[in-house]
Amino acid sequence: MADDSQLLPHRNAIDAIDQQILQLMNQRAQHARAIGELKGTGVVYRPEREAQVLQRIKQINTGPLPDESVARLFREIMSECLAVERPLTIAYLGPQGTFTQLAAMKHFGHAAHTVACPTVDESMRLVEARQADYVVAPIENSTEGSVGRTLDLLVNTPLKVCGEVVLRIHHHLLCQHNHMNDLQVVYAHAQALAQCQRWLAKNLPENVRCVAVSSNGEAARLASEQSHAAAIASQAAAEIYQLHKLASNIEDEPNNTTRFLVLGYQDTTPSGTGDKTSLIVSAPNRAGTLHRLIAPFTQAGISLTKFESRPSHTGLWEYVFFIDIEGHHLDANIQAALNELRDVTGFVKVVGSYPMAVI
Ligand SMILES: O=C(O)C(=O)C[C@]1(C(=O)O)C=C[C@@H](O)C=C1
Repeated sequence: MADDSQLLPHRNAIDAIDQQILQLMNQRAQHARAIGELKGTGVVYRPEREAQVLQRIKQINTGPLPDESVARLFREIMSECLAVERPLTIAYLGPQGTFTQLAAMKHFGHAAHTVACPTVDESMRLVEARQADYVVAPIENSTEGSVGRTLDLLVNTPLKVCGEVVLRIHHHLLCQHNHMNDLQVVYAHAQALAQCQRWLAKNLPENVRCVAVSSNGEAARLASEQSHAAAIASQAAAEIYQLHKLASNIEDEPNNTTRFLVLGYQDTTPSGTGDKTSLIVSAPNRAGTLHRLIAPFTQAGISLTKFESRPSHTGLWEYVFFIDIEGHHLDANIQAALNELRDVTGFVKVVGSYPMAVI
């Protein structure tokens, strides 16, 4: 084993490097402050610039630190620099410890202030009422599909999508005790129950009930108050509510991933790093409708990354379509496709163009 005298030269070098990193981070923050003054009362958060910074860092990284790690570090540096300009408030489906809160931290970093809301509706309303700057809302899960309530809320909101977050979801079974004896009920969000259904069917004692609640954070909070209850929730929730892990990674699909949208009163300019545009389209219920909706994109060579229909809530068997395409709505080929689409459909809403998730 190395003795401390062998470590010393490296530790001295690290001390000197840390001093440089510190000075450089503060210099960076001074530039951010100057940028903030130039922006005045305008929008400080610039998702397209953040995507450029993170993508560039990954591209120029020569290691040995992995690209993902350096991107995460710079995510936090930018978060602190942005807070020097003006701290942001992010609304999310709470309480603390939900995957939505984790997604908000992943996207905005730890300098952002997060505000827990009881429902996704309430989190959107907070931003619509300008009581928070942005909202992060779950939109789809790789195992369970779309989050219908979020899609419905997109139809009427004046907010624009300005970012996306992709989060790997690991579910754990959490409880006050380190055994399943006397377990009567498992609380979880309906999506989590669905994502773990095979594991639950195989491993839960027969008399244990599964009860859907408003969020996984709420499930963990309930389990921390009820000694016969367990929750399906995140590692973060286990720590916040001081629960034991009865079983880890109980999601049925090994790649279980959720995509979240970031919304605010903001249009995002093209990033050059790869943008996406989310659209909502309604069309009369006639033969050939689907073909007419898709044809303008196919002809312009635009990729569709999502196509989903939902009841319109305005007439029986009437639908709205949620379409995500690659590219920015200001791109010439997308503008042309949208104009064509407007000729064949009753309603086209551009919910926003935004950089694809970089980290
Ligand atoms: O470039 C800007 O507009 C900045 O405000 C600087 C900065 C950064 O730290 O790099 C900070 C916040 C923005 O969201 C984007 C980038």
